[in-house]
Amino acid sequence: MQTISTSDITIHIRDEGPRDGRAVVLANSLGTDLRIWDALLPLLPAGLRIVRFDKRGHGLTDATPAPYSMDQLVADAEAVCDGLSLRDVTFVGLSIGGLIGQGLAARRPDLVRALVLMDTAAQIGTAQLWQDRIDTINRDGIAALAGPILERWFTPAFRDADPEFPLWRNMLTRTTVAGYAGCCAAIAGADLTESTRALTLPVLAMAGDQDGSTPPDLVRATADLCGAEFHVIPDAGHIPCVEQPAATARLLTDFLERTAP
Ligand SMILES: O=C(O)CCC(=O)CC(=O)O
Repeated sequence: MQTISTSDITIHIRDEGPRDGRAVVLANSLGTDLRIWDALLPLLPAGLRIVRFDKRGHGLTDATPAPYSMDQLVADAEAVCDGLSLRDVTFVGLSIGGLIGQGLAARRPDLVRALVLMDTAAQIGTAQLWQDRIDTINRDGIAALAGPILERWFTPAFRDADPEFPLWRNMLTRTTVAGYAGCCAAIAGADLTESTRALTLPVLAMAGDQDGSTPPDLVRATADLCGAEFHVIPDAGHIPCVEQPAATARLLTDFLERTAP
């Protein structure tokens, strides 16, 4: 197992591919861990150095008490990149992972050469929405919200027929309450509109056509903010790398080719 230690937590990472390969860092969404990228990785070009990590309170990474701030989550991602001495990173962020990517690109233009925003935005939801969610899971646990969350994550076809579906439910409900609530607080406090508008690096944005968490129009508005190209992925909800890995890989591969050093 691979780890990076910060001043307060041990972060679970997976660092694959040649050490001198082009660095691609993948940051996952709320209530998920680094396994969401499993189906995508074999479809990406050979020779990449691909680094994944479980964010604070998720997967095998330590959970500190809630609330967390977006600055804290960005600092964790920065610690992963600096701890591995990565440079010229293509940072791929899904949902809250995309907020982390926007924050890191603004803070460390020396580190991030290109950004992929997957089902994310410069601001997601309202403070009230996130506070309601925090209150519910603190009172009743994540399982109480699992039904509607999974309806936003995946299309009906996937939920009804895919044998993996119950495992994604397990991943969500086994997330620590501190980690889930902590990240809800970080999203609630994050309005990255101005810093994302100021980004000048190449940005690719995409969204599942049936994403119920960050719908295509919301993602498109953030793409427009920073001059990104934008694509809709058919037959996908909030997590296209799970539901449509081939379509996601095609967009990512094409972007990597066009932004090669
Ligand atoms: O997925 C995320 O990182 C946050 C967006 C969200 O609300 C996901 C969900 O619908 O639970």
